[in-house]
Amino acid sequence: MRIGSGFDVHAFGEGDHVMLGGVRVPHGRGVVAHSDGDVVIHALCDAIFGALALGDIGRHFPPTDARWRDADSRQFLRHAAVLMARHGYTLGNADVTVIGEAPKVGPHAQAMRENLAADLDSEIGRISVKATTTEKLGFCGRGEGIAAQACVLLERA
Ligand SMILES: Nc1ccn([C@@H]2O[C@H](COP(=O)(O)O)[C@@H](O)[C@H]2O)c(=O)n1
Ligand SMILES: C[C@@]1(CO)OP(=O)(O)OP(=O)(O)OC[C@H]1O
Repeated sequence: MRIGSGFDVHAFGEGDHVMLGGVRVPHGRGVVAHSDGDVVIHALCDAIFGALALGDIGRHFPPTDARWRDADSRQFLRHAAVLMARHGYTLGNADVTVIGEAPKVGPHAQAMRENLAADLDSEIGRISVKATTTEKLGFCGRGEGIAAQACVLLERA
């Protein structure tokens, strides 16, 4: 078994939605990012790369590479799934927490879990997406950005 953790933050900027777990969530702001700025998927990718001791998302998809400009982050997750399988592992479970006052994640959590399960070739029951505010404290609390943290357990295939 292998365990991994990931964390990602993006600042809010211009726009009218935020991508979270591959779901387009309406919001009064967008995020500033090279890709689509999906903090759920970026944190989850980093957890998987960490569990495999394969570095981080920036090593696999450099933010200096024009190929990843405005990229759909689900392709990053599918690549992490390929590496996981290639190294002889399957997903035991994943637990993701979105940190921010808004947008509210609850109404979209099921759709996010479905996307993540599909991209990881896993079962929805192995994937958790939840959220918390920071009680208006800090940069998330002031609505300056959004964060996510993820933990994964990988099992031998
Ligand atoms: N972006 C968010 C933040 C929170 N939630 C839901 O609200 C509950 C209460 O949050 P607290 O930080 O006050 O504990 C939380 O447990 C989530 O169910 C959310 O959906 N989206
Ligand atoms: C995802 C990548 C892709 O170029 O860029 P960003 O969308 O800016 O996201 P970040 O979480 O900063 O991770 C770095 C990059 O790998």
